[in-house]
Amino acid sequence: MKGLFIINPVAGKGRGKKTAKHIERFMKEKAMAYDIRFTCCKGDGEAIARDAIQKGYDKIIAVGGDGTVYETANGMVGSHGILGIIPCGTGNDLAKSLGISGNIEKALNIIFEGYERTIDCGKANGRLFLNVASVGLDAEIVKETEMIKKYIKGPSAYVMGVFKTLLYFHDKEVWIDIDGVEMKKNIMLIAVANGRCYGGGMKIAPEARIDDGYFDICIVNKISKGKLLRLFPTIFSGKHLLVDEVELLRGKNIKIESREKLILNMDGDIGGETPVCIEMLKNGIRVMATHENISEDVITFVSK
Ligand SMILES: Nc1ncnc2c1ncn2[C@@H]1O[C@H](COP(=O)(O)OP(=O)(O)OP(=O)(O)O)[C@@H](O)[C@H]1O
Repeated sequence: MKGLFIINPVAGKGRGKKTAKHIERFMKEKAMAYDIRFTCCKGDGEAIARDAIQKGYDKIIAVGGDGTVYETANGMVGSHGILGIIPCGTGNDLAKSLGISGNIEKALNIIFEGYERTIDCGKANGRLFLNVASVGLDAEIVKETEMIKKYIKGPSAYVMGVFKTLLYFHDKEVWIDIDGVEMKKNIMLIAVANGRCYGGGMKIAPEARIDDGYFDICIVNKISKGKLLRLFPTIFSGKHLLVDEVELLRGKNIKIESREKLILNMDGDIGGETPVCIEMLKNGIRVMATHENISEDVITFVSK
């Protein structure tokens, strides 16, 4: 068994870089042989993970936020490697669904203890996502924020992205097919959720389970901007589901088509545009996770 930590030094406003020392100390104490590599730019996590698999590493630990996990997982496609996560980004929404603590020591202990579980993932436009794929308002916010980040760093880029998008955004006409059932809708957003939350703790699909073989699909139908603004904070508690214009459906294979090209957000990254087919990959990836609070049937012990 050979492990590699892929550290995004800029994740969590530099928390990733600081975590490296912590990892080195922990691994030394436990006498575990692991290598470390730092990402240099966007997309590097995927390239490093792919290279690591070719070099025979079978435990690949993404150290960063959801973006780093997304890239690392995509670099591991087609391998039997196990994904580990040390959350040190700003949001870490996938880690929350997996019960992986934001406390670095506790997260490192999960790697050390070596419990493994398989979780589902989604596939769209030839790429994997582990947490949430979406079209509509939030995908537009991801795009705007990426543009603004070229000029402004930090959380203010996201805030500006939200406000700029809200100014011009209007409902989108889409055709959705969920497991063969077709619907035409005017939507503000469609979030296809494997995990429960995204965007730094927004519980878009509070009942979603990462290992049940289904996506929870949250659709926010056409709504006035005033009502949308009032809806936004309720997503943090999951109470948005009580609003009339919000629907929650479940399914495995989702097709979204639209006349206007809509951007696809995949775990906070732009993953192409509509038309898109989103496919459930049951037990699609092996991850190192806590053995607490998960049912015994999904746990297998992996020797260290
Ligand atoms: N050295 C680097 N310099 C600049 N960007 C990088 C570097 N390494 C990786 N990235 C990019 O940084 C982006 C953000 O990373 P990540 O999502 O892990 O952290 P975060 O944004 O702090 O956390 P979260 O997504 O959980 O809120 C990713 O899109 C990744 O491609």
